[in-house]
Amino acid sequence: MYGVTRVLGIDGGYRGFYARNTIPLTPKVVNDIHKRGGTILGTSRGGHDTSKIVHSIQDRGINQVYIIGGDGTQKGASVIFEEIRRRGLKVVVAGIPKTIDNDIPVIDRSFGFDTAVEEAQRAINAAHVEAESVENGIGLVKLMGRYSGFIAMYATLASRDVDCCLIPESPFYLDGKGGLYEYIEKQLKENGHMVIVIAEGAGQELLSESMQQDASGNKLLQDVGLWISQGIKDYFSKQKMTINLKYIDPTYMIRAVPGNASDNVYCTLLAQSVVHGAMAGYTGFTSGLVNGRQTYIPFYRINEKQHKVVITDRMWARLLSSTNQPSFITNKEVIEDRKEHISGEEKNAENPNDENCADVAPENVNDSIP
Ligand SMILES: Nc1ncnc2c1ncn2[C@@H]1O[C@H](COP(=O)(O)OP(=O)(O)O)[C@@H](O)[C@H]1O
Ligand SMILES: O=P(O)(O)OC[C@H]1O[C@](O)(COP(=O)(O)O)[C@@H](O)[C@@H]1O
Repeated sequence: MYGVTRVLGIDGGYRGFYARNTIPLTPKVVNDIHKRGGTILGTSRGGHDTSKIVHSIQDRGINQVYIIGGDGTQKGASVIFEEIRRRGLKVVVAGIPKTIDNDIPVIDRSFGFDTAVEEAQRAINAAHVEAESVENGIGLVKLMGRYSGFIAMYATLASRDVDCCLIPESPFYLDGKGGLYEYIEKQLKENGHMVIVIAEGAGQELLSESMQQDASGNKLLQDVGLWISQGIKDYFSKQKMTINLKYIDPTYMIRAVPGNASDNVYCTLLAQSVVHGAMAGYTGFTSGLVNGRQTYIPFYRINEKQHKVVITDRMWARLLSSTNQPSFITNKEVIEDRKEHISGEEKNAENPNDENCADVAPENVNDSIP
C-alpha cells in the first residue's frame, strides 16, 4: 500500500540495535508467525543505551521505528523518541503494547492478555480435578502478574471453579479471624476441596524482601506459590487436619503459547493502524484500543502510571461475589480507597487531558522536526 521495500527486524531487544545483525522481514518470513509462540526476533532485558540505539538508527538510515513491548519498553521508546527529536532527525517512533500482565494504562488491553486468560483455564481445570479427587484437596495455581492481578482476576471469573483469588493489589493476611487460613479451613469443611489462584506478585509484602533485580531493573520476586503452599501445609499440620495440596506453576507454559483468535485479530488491527499513523507522519505514540476504538496515545500518557486492578471497583466486587472469599479489607479501608479513586477521577475531570486520551494528540513528525 505504501510501497515500502525494506523492513528490518531488530534481534534481541534494545541491545540488538547496536550489538546484533538485523533480520530482513519479508511477507514470506512473517507469514506464519502468528501461529507460533514466542518471538522470531528474540527478546532481552536491560541493554537500553539510548545514544548507541539512535546512532544505529541514523547509520542504518531507518526512518520509522516500531517498538513492541510492555511498560518498560514503552518508556525506552519514549527516551529514543526524545533523543531523535533532540537530534532533529525525521524518524518516526511508534510503540505497540505487548505484555500478558495487561499493566499498560489507558488502553483496553495489551495483546497476549486474552490468550493468557484462556490458557490459564487449563491449569485451573487441572487444579480443580486434582483437588476434587482427594480428601481435603487444595489446588493452588500461580499465574503471572508482578504488580497487576488482571490475569488472575479474569481467569478466576472465567473459570468459576476458583474459591479464592489473590492479587498484588489486594493485601491479605493469613492467620486469625477473617484470614486466609480460616477461610481455607471453612471451605474444606463445607466442600471437601478448594481451588486457589495466586498472582506472582500477590502477598510479596509478607515474604522477606528480595534485593535482586533483573537486567531491566525489575525486582525479582520470591516464589509466592511455594511460600504459601508451605504456609498452608504448616497451618493444617498444627491443626492436625490432613490436607492434600497440589501446586501448579504454569506461568511460562502460558506465556509460550501462540496467540488465540481474538489476540490475532487485535494484532492485525494494531499493526495496520500503527503503520497508518506513522505513514501519516505521527510520532511519539503508542497504538491501542480505547473503549473499543483505535487510538494513538502519546508516550507521556502511556508512561504516566501502571494499570492496576482497582479493588473498590465493580470488577473486583464481581470476583468477590463469585468466589465468596473474604475481601481481607475493612470497611474503613474501602471508604479510604474509594475516596482516593474518586478524587483522582475528579482531578482528571478538571483537566481532561490527564485522563482522556481522545483529547491528546501525538506529534506529527512533519510539524515537530525542523
Ligand atoms: N525508564 C526506562 N528508560 C529506558 N529504557 C527502559 C526503561 N525501562 C525499561 N527500559 C528498557 O526496556 C526494555 C524492556 O523493559 P522490561 O521492564 O524488561 O520489559 P517490559 O517492556 O515487558 O516491561 C529493557 O531493555 C529495558 O532496559
Ligand atoms: O522471562 P522473565 O524475565 O522471567 O520474565 C518474567 C516476567 O515477565 C512477565 O511475564 C511480563 O512482565 P513484563 O511485562 O514486565 O516483561 C511477568 O509477568 C513475569 O514476572
